[in-house]
Amino acid sequence: MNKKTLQDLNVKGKKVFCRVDFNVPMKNGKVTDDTRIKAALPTINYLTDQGAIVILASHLGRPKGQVVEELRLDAVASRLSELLGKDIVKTDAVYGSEVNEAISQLSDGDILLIENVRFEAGETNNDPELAQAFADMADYYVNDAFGAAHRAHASTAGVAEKLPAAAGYLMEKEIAVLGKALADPERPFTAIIGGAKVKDKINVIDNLLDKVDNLIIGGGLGYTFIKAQGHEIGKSLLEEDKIELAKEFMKKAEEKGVNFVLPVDAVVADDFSETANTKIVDIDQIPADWEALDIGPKSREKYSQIIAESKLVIWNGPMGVFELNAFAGGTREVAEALANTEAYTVIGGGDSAAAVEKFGFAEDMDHVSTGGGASLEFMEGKTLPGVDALNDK
Ligand SMILES: Nc1ncnc2c1ncn2[C@@H]1O[C@H](COP(=O)(O)OP(=O)(O)OP(=O)(O)O)[C@@H](O)[C@H]1O
Ligand SMILES: O=C(O)[C@H](O)COP(=O)(O)O
Repeated sequence: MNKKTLQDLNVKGKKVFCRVDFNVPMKNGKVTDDTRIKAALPTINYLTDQGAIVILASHLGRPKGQVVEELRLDAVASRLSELLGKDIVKTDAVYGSEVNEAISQLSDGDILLIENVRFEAGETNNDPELAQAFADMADYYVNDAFGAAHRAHASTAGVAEKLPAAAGYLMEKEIAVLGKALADPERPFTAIIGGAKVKDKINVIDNLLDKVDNLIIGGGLGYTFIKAQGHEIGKSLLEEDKIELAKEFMKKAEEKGVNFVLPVDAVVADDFSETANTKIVDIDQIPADWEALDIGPKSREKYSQIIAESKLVIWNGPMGVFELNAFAGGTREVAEALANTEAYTVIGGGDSAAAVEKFGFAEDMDHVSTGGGASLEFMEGKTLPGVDALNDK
């Protein structure tokens, strides 16, 4: 990465405004998955060890410029404090006199977390005045919020223009791993793309077809490709307006010599429910009134074989409706194959990260991205505004 990093800043005795992505799942006022908080600890610990005064900022959910009580960051502050093993200060305001007063009380090595930045409408509008209010709090800006790096907001992009701005460790690592994978991959390089819709994965499929040796398709989006091959898919997910595009992708794969891999069988159900009747059928035998909700055993074996023979695998999107046990098998087997392969394995965030966590394989992966949308946009080859705004080396 050609951007400044923590090593380029001398933060001792300085105030650092550090954007993190603490947009974590919550239930009944408690953090239910603290992965993103843990992932920011190396940067926070480095800054405090160096004797900086650390002002942390994050969004939580999409409160749309208003105060939403359930989206306050108090529970996040408690969890962070537990993980750090020390007290931190949390303000109820995003900026203004309460925050200034709190900052004035801090000593070197102290940490303050301001309130959910999206309580201010200026955050998502990238309002220069809000960006200036953030900049006025500190001497330096550090962005460690890879998960929000695809957003050009006041705390991810605007503020970076007003202070010396560098990437944190998590940001640096995410960009290094994903960047190396796409620019200089070990081969065979395999990408596995799943999830619900073709429309959400158009750009990523298009970009990856220029880079990979094998492109494996699973999940709901696969059935538009099966339809494009001329098979009937019953009530399975279909995007009628993407059939031509699916054909173009398969043609592009052939031209590029990419092994384009579609499911050869499926688990079909007579209802979208845990208690539905199910059966396994070959992909050209999906009954008219049934819906394919997972890849079948022959597909799982084929995918696992390709994964075993790869040197690098990137995975984004589940192979079936993994939230329901009856249709989780394909996603679980792909996760297991990734856990067992010698290949370098990269999980592209979002649902795939949730799936490897759910099935207990997260520790076996080489890199589980903390970004859902951000890693997808990176894999599409897009520039991330939160990275772009940082100072060049
Ligand atoms: N065959 C299928 N039929 C219907 N839904 C499916 C099928 N396969 C997967 N899904 C659903 O697709 C959803 C995930 O799709 P999505 O496109 O959001 O994936 P993702 O890109 O991993 O998510 P994220 O945006 O969080 O990274 C899951 O909720 C899953 O249940
Ligand atoms: O969870 C995420 O993907 C990031 O925190 C970004 O959240 P957003 O999609 O609400 O901008």
